[in-house]
Amino acid sequence: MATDSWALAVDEQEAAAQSIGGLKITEREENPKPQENGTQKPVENGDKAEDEDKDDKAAQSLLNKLIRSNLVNTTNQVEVLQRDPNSPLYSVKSFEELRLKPQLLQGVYSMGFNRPSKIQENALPMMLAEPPQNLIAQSQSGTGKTAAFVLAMLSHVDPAYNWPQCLCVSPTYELALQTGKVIEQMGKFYPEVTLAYAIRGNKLERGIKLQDQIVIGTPGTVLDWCSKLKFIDPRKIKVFVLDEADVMIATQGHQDQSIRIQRMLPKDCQMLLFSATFEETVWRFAQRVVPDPNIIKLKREEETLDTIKQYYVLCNSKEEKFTALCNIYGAITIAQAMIFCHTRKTAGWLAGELSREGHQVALLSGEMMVEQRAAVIDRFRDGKEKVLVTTNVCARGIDVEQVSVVINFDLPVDKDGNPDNETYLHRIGRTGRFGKRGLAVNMVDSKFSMNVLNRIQEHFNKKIEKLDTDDLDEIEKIGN
Ligand SMILES: Nc1ncnc2c1ncn2[C@@H]1O[C@H](COP(=O)(O)OP(=O)(O)OP(=O)(O)O)[C@@H](O)[C@H]1O
Repeated sequence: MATDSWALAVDEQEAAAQSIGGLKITEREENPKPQENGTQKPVENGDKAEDEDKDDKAAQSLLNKLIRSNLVNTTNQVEVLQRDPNSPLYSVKSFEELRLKPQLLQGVYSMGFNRPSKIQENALPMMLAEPPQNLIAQSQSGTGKTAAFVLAMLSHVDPAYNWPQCLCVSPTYELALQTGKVIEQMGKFYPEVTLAYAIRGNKLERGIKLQDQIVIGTPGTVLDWCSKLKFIDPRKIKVFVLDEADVMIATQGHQDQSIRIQRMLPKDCQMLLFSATFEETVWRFAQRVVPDPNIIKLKREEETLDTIKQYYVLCNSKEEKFTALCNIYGAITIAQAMIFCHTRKTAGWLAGELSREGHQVALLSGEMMVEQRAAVIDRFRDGKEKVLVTTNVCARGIDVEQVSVVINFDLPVDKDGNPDNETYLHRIGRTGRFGKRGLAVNMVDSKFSMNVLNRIQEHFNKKIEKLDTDDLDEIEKIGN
C-alpha cells in the first residue's frame, strides 16, 4: 500500500492544528424556563454560553480512537438478519478461512490480529462473498468495524486497474486520516494498491483522473471529486463504505451529500454502512443508503448500578461542596477518582482548589484539542494523576476501569435542565463483566438539583442515601 504524496498534500501538522475540540458555543438561556416541578434551573454566576462543552460526536469518536489500546471485547451475542434467510450463514473463527490474498493475511498478522473479533466473524464472510452483499453493521466503538471494512476494500480492489474502485466516506477530516492510517497499515505488503485522501486542502490539478484504487475522504470533497471536478468516475466504484453513520448524520449536509454520492454509483456496487449506535434516525438514513441490506448488530453490554453505593450530600454553594469533597478525601482512601462538573469554569476552579490542597489533579475540558485530551486521559490511566476533573460531555464514553469513586460535583442534566439519566449511568455504572464495586457521591446544592436527584432515584428505582460529610465516622463507613 502506498500513499501518493501528491494525493496527501495536507500534512499531519495541519491536522493537529485543526482543533475539533476547540471553543464550541452552546445556547444558554438567560432566563431558564420553569422546570416541571416549578423549580428553576440555576444559572451559575458569570457563566457564559461558551462555558458549557458541546456534545461533539466527531470529537468523541476521534478521542476514543486515540486513547484505545486494543480491541473492546464483548460477550454479547451478535444478531444477524440476512437478506436471504434461506442462504447458509457463514461465520469464521480464523482469518485463514477467509482465503485472503497472502499479502493481506500478512498485513493482518503484522497488526497483531490473531483471530477475527466478534463482529468480524460474521461481517467478513458477508462482505467478501461473491456476488457482493450489502451490509449495515452496528457495534460499539472499538469492536473491529474499521479493520473489517478495510480488509474488505483491500480484498476487492484489482491492482491491475489504475482507477478508484473503493470509496470510503468518513464524517471528518481527522477521522478520515485515522481510517486512512489503518488502510495503509493493513495494505503494507500490497504496494500495488494505492490510496488517495479526498479531504479539504488536498487540491489536485484540474482535469486529472485519479489513479489510486482506494479513496477515503469527507462527503463534501468526495462529492466534488465525483461530480464537479470529475477526478473519480463513480460508475467504476465497486465498494462504497459509509463509516460512522451516527456521527455523519449529526453534521448538517453530510446526509444529503452521502446520498448524492450513493446515487452516482452503479447498481451492483457493494454498499457497506457502519455505526456505533443505532437510533431511529441512523436506521432511516442507513436504509436510504443501503438497498437490500444484510444487518449485523452487536448490542452494547448493559451497565448496571447494582454494585454501586450511591450517596448524596447537601451543600449551599460550590465552596461548601469543595469542603465536603475534602472531608471525604480526609476520611477514606481513594485510589483514583473522577469528578464531573457542569461547566468548564467550575471544572477549572475545582482543579485549582484541589491542587492547592496537594492533590495530583488532571483537568479535561472541551477547549482542549482532542490530542491534548487523549494525552491527559493516558496519563490518568497510567496513574500519574489521582484525580480527574472533567466537564459533562468531555468524558462521555471514556472507560477508566480502575476508577472506583465518581463524584458528581454537578448532577448531569440535559440542555433543558432535565435529569440526564443516561449520562448518570455511564458515569457511575459498571458493566456486569467488570462487576467491581464502586462509590458515587452526588453533590446537591439547590432545590433544583435536589429535584434532579429525586428524579434520577425514581428513574433507576434505586435509593441514593444521604451522607453527612461533617461526620467523619459516617464517611469512613462508606469507604469500607
Ligand atoms: N481481529 C482483531 N484482533 C485484534 N485487534 C483488533 C482486531 N480487529 C481490530 N483490532 C484492533 O482493535 C481496535 C479497534 O478496532 P477498530 O478501530 O476496527 O474498531 P471500530 O469498531 O471501527 O471502532 P470505531 O467505531 O471507534 O471506529 C484497533 O486498535 C484495532 O487495531
